[in-house]
Amino acid sequence: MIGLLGGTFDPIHFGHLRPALEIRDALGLDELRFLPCRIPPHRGTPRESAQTRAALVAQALADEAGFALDRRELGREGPSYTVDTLESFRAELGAQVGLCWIMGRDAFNGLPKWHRPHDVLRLAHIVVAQRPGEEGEPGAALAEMIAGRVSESLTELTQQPAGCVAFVDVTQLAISATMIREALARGQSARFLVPERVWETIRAEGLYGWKNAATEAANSG
Ligand SMILES: Nc1ncnc2c1ncn2[C@@H]1O[C@H](COP(=O)(O)OP(=O)(O)OP(=O)(O)O)[C@@H](O)[C@H]1O
Ligand SMILES: O=C(O)c1ccc[n+]([C@@H]2O[C@H](COP(=O)([O-])O)[C@@H](O)[C@H]2O)c1
Repeated sequence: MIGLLGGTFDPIHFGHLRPALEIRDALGLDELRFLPCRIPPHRGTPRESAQTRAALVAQALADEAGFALDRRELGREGPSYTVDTLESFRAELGAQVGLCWIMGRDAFNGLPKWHRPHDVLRLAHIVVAQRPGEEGEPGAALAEMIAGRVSESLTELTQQPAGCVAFVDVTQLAISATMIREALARGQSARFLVPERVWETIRAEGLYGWKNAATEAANSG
């Protein structure tokens, strides 16, 4: 079974990586692909380019066996719809390989508004990671969409290639890319929120406005 974690990753952080590792182990995934989107469908333009965000993802994954960067969304025109990505995996792997689309609870809550959400569920399982501040029951549209699909045990997911919804308990990390971008823009460190190599690149290249903000902070102190 293959896990797929799509995201804007602007930038990638430990709130992506640690839950992903725990989900990989809980599901016994053969591989977990990280898919940076080129154009996120439901939000504004990312701060950094798709190529830069993908390079940071590659640096974050470098040492973890079974984690891989998948660049397929980077070369596609238009919004990076997940259904298109899943169709491309099915064309490549066939109908029988288990696919798990992983998302945090916040992203899951928005699923009914996605492009062709029923086809997303037809093409893959949905695996939901808890996220701090995102508790509560699913809204009516989401509850209807997942009715009869929620798996009590993760082994159920291995018995079919797609169509189940599973909730996985993961270490809850109250980290978001938004808080990291805001900290960097103020000239504050992102160390220990992102992998060391990612932090080094952000500093070296002055990404997210870090260099200017840090210089200003130093000059005004
Ligand atoms: N701390 C976290 N815990 C669990 N899931 C997370 C966490 N951060 C992000 N995710 C999930 O990872 C996927 C990609 O998230 P994304 O790249 O948008 O990061 P983000 O931190 O939510 O970004 P932003 O703050 O810019 O919205 C989404 O499914 C999201 O729910
Ligand atoms: O397909 C859609 O309609 C759709 C709508 C919103 C988000 N997504 C995908 O969900 C993932 C997380 O999105 P985001 O905006 O939380 O980074 C990312 O891979 C997006 O392409 C997909």
